[in-house]
Amino acid sequence: MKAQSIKGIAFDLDGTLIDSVPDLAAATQGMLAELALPLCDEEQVRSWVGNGAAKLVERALTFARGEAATQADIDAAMPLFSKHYEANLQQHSRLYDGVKSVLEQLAGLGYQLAIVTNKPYRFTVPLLEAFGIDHLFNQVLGGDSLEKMKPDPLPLTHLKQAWQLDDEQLLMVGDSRNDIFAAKAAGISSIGLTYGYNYGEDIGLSGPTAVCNTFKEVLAQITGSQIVLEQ
Ligand SMILES: O=C(O)COP(=O)(O)O
Ligand SMILES: [Mg+2]
Repeated sequence: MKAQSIKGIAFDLDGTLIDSVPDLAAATQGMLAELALPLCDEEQVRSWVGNGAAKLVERALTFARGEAATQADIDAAMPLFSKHYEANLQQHSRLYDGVKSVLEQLAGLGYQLAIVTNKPYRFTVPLLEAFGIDHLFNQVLGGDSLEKMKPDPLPLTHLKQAWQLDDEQLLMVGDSRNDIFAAKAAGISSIGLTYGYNYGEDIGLSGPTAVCNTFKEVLAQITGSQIVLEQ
């Protein structure tokens, strides 16, 4: 990764900036309870997050029913999940250590920052606002903002175009193989974080450009000590 050339950084949300599983699990349980289905636990939800809310709902229904959820099941359950999640987006969720200060420092250094999440847009913006970090991002792309979500490269190629950046000028930072595969397919570098949700898999196996164990290490990776931003 050529730290000197980076001008824009795309951040994943769930498992990268925010530990959101406790509220996602509560909403999933609320949905299952209303459907009079067996409840799941938080650990299961942790392994189901990563491909957007509809996929989470599908995985929960498949578990609870003991057979593959149909599209009709998913369509019926989605409004229940959304109702519960929207009512409690940040009851138990928290920013990971160092997130706010590192983002503020990166923004202060002149990097363009974006959110590229698979979480639906309507949940994403209120969550960023609730944690007081919404103003730090020039772009927010939810899982339903474009035709395809990560691991498809579309959100990242869209960003490159919107910001007029070359491949080596955009970096993806995320906790999931979806983030790393999207970055690779978009031809850009990536940092994989070890503390988030990755289906119980080691993020290093997806082949990120660099691996960090804490969010503060991301700042060091990007800025180094001698890096001066090109104007
Ligand atoms: O909503 C999800 O499934 C995951 O969202 P993320 O892309 O921010 O990790
Ligand atoms: Mg994530």
